[in-house]
Amino acid sequence: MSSHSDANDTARLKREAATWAVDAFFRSSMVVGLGTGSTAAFAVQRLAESRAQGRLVDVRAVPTSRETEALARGLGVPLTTLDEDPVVDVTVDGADEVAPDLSLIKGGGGALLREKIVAQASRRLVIIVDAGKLSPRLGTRWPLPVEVLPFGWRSQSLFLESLGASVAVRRDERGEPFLTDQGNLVLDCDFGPIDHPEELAARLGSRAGVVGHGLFLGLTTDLVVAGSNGVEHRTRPT
Ligand SMILES: O=C[C@H](O)[C@H](O)[C@H](O)COP(=O)(O)O
Repeated sequence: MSSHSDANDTARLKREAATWAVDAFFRSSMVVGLGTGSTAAFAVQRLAESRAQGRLVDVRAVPTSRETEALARGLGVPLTTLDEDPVVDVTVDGADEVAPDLSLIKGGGGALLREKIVAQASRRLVIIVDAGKLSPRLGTRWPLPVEVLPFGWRSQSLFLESLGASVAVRRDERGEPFLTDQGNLVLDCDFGPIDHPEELAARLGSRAGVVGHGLFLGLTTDLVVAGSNGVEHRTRPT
């Protein structure tokens, strides 16, 4: 009973953060980025409502996954691509874990690579979360997703273990290896609290076969957190 009402509370907070962010940051004629996951889905819904009510016109959206593309298309949101619109005005996306400096772990839904490509193409990255995602240090609450090519994946697993991680191959609901939109595997890497995320990101970034990872460092410009005391907006500490 209580876990059901906890889930309802969390969903309500996700919706509040998403609604607040779309109303505060999306403007008519913008190219916007649409994140992936249950929180970002509320932002897609708010964007669709705002268009239907005439508050936002001439907005084009870059989705960060096939899932978000299908949702946005179904709600009649006009879509574009980074090929047509290589600069995105504002992206709104969720996260799995948020540190005090607004660095993130993302990729719980497997969309980390496209999400990071769109985030890096964005003038502004607005992260929307419920307060349960806040963390004193990345890796405290969530393993780090690492996307790897299927070719040679076991050698990547050994490499990640050599960096100190316990590694699990992500599986789908049928128990089969989960495949990303690019057809790659996700290795969920439990490093425990990560002391030096920049160093880890550099090691991962220089390894052939590692296609992406869920450390989003220095990308967030705005954080919108919904908690029991309402919605709070923070900007990146300078
Ligand atoms: O790959 C998925 C994304 O990084 C999501 O934004 C993240 O997992 C948060 O998802 P949710 O809003 O469902 O908690």
